[in-house]
Amino acid sequence: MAEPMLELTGITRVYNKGRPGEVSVLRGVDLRVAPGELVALVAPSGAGKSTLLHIAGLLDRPDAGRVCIDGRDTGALRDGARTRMRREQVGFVYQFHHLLPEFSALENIVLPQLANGVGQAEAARRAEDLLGRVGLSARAGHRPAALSGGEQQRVAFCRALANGPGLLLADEPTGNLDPDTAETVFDVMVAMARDTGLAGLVATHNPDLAARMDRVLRLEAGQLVAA
Ligand SMILES: Nc1ncnc2c1ncn2[C@@H]1O[C@H](COP(=O)(O)OP(=O)(O)OP(=O)(O)O)[C@@H](O)[C@H]1O
Repeated sequence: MAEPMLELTGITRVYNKGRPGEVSVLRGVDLRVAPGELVALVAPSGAGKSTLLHIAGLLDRPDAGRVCIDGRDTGALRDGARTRMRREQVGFVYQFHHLLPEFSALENIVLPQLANGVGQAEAARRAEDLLGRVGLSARAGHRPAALSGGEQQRVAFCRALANGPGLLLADEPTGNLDPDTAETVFDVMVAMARDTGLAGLVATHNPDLAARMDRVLRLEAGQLVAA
């Protein structure tokens, strides 16, 4: 396998450790995702998908184990470097789009780039390019409330890809959409990921959509097994 974009080794996570309600959610998760590889993550509700995605995306820390992104061991990074790595290398998409309601589709894709030091003109060019690739050029000036659910999620993908990350993490990205729209949005996501050589870890309850990924893994009793 090529040098993995994401490598998790022996990840464990316990909530409420040593207190009442202690729950051991991840019990030694190992995973390697290569650049350009898309992995589906399936699991029943409460199995720990969000916990795993948050740890992989540097939003949470494991109790034990190692998270490497693009060959770098993130455990050794100070907070500032960790935040920078997350902003530059990780794109997140959630079940609900979390777009900023008072900004247009275009502005929602521009803002994370400005936060990363990209100039306004360059950020707008990139946002327009991304919107074109998901078929939403004509909607660039619309606020989220004026977009359909599927359009909102396509904008959310563009925002996730705005800073050219190497890793896409998606938590039920089409879970809130009707089946036909979910399929269309999923196809757009897969095409964009393939285009850009992204590594992707995508949690989904939908077996048909999971089957479009290169591999399907199941989170079971705190460990990943082939589905
Ligand atoms: N901050 C927390 N404190 C205590 N327990 C937590 C915390 N976050 C999550 N849990 C528990 O850990 C388990 C895994 O939660 P997680 O959100 O990762 O599951 P999930 O597979 O993403 O579920 P869903 O599909 O319902 O979102 C659940 O039993 C949950 O109640």
